[in-house]
Amino acid sequence: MDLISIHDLSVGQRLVNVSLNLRPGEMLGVIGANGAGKSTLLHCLAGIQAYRGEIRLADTPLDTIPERQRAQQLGFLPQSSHSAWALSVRDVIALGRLPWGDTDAKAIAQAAAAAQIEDWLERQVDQLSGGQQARVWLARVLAGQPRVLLADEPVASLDLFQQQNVLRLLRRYAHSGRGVMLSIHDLSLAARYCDRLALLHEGQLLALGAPAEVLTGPHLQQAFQVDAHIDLDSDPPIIIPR
Ligand SMILES: Nc1ncnc2c1ncn2[C@@H]1O[C@H](COP(=O)(O)OP(=O)(O)OP(=O)(O)O)[C@@H](O)[C@H]1O
Repeated sequence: MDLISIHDLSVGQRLVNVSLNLRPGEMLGVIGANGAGKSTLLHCLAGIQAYRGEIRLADTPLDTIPERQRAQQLGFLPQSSHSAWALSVRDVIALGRLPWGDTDAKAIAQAAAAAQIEDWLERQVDQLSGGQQARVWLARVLAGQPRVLLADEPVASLDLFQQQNVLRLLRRYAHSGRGVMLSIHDLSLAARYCDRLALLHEGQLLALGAPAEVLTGPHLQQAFQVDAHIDLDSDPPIIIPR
């Protein structure tokens, strides 16, 4: 059974009749041009955007699941997160336990280790760099140990080394029997780390499938208006505009 199944999802003209699924153990990349609808899709799943159509978590309609239970099952990492308070890194990670109503020290320690931020636990989050903070907010979501992790451009502010670390971490998380759905602009990284890709274009699903099925010249031409050099057989895969 799919972890998430989406049927005819619409949000005005921002998303139009989108149907797709997330399988257990899968890392699904959502790609598309600026304004294509990637964040809107993730916001619907995260419960912060009203929609028409149906979203099911396993076999239960999402809008019938009590909020707290939904927060236990679906963890959401927004595109950018800020703290208005001078919280410690440990406090921010502990926020990930709110849906469970505990401060499970083991879950917090595991999340900090996975995001490689154990050394900063007592530091103030607002005194970290943007990319460092991004990993703290990722650890917050990991601490909740959700069945489905939703991440909106989780590597956008990261350096090359951390992009790889975070994508490997998310893939391990997905492959442990949970699921990850993330939006991502770097198509080479998407091809390398995602099991399947969903390509959105002007709010519609243009293609869904393995990277080789989705990252074709005609699809990229239509979605991004670029003629791309695509070599998915090279290691790592190469996708660059000509
Ligand atoms: N709160 C909102 N109210 C109305 N329209 C919105 C709102 N947020 C976004 N939009 C519009 O919805 C469309 C899809 O936006 P969305 O943020 O989902 O795109 P995206 O694919 O995530 O883009 P990007 O790659 O730039 O982050 C855009 O045309 C945008 O202008």
